[in-house]
Amino acid sequence: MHLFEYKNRELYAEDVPVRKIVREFGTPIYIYSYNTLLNHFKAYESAFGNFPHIICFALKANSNAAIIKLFAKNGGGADVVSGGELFRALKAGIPAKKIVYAGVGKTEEEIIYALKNKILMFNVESEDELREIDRIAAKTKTIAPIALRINPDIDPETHPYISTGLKKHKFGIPIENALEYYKLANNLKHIEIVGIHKHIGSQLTKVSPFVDALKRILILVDELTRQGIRISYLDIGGGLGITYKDEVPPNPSQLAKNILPLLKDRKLTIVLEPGRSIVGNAGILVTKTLYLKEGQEKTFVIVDAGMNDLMRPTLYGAYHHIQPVVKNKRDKIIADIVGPICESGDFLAKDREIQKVKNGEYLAVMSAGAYGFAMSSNYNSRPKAAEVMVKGKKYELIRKRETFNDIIRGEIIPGFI
Ligand SMILES: Cc1ncc(COP(=O)(O)O)c(C=O)c1O
Ligand SMILES: N[C@@H](CCCC[NH3+])C(=O)O
Repeated sequence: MHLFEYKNRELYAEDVPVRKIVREFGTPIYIYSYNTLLNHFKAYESAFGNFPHIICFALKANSNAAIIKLFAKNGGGADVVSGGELFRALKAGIPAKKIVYAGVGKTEEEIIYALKNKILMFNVESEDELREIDRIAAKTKTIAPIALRINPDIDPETHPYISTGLKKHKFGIPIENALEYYKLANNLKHIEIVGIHKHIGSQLTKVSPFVDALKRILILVDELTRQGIRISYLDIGGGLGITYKDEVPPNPSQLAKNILPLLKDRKLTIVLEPGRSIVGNAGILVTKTLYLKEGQEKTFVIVDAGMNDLMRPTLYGAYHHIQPVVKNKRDKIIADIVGPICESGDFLAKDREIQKVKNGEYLAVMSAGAYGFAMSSNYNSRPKAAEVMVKGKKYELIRKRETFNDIIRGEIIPGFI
């Protein structure tokens, strides 16, 4: 599943001891395994095999240029949700014809940018946006290829903050209105309908919500065909979960086995937008123990990575395994593993049983490759972490650690101060 394993009690990233990397580049640091990334990407490619498909990696999960480049080189596309992500995808060499663009708040500048670059399709999230894209396409004398993002009202059975496909969510067009909006799109002069899109949530651990949502979408596709509206691209979004603790999510091949039979005899290209399932377990965050503190009610292990480096525990109450970089035979303790930030919410784990650590020893926060660095910030004026990629015995920095000067770059003191 991933290539972060112990050899003689020492944690390795592929063939490199993690300690060697942290001694060279310091902590906190994100470390990614090239072969894990590639294996996960290829698992999708082989699962969908001969069925026409495009694997559009969701850049929001991890947008480091080296990671995008790796997928670009292996035939990947991109799912983007901003002009910045589109810029990154194009710069990494992802062909525009393999880029899909979702998000409820695309701006005029972003729409023009995507039109100019001739992306595969806009995944449109509202009637207002549809009319706006038509207007901008007319203004720029282009035709905008679109899919409507349909909200199928299926419960993905995941954390409420990361589920998107229910009526109460801001995403997509209610399935009840879909036909009406497709007809509208069909009548707009600068819109070309090419696809249909859905994405119901993230960290899904069952295959049934994917199947149920797809069945609903296919009923709509059939109705559209009857009405003379042809769909070429069926974008089923991302959302496959990973093992953080003890979840057993389906893998891409189980997903494919369950959904491809539903698509038999249909002339469709399937688009997938996986993020987490490709990068999540391919990255770890390594942090150094700074202090041990016996509170009145709890023991705290204070480390040099905080909620600004990895937001998931505090934002979602998310669980990440935390392991010693070098295993020892000391007793176990129960502690909160906390960062240096001035917030009580700054924790990586609460009431966690871990092997007793000493100051200066390293801990690895596992499954941190998705929505880890991508959601990091400079809160408390903390420079963002460095990132390294390991391939076999080789490793290279793929992002320099920020400096204090990087943090203040762009700030301006007005003349009147
Ligand atoms: C439209 C869309 N596509 C793809 C993804 C990627 O999801 P995941 O990382 O769960 O595969 C997301 C995030 O949930 C999304 O909003
Ligand atoms: N940021 C979330 C996933 C969000 C998915 C975005 N559509 C997480 O860390 O789990």
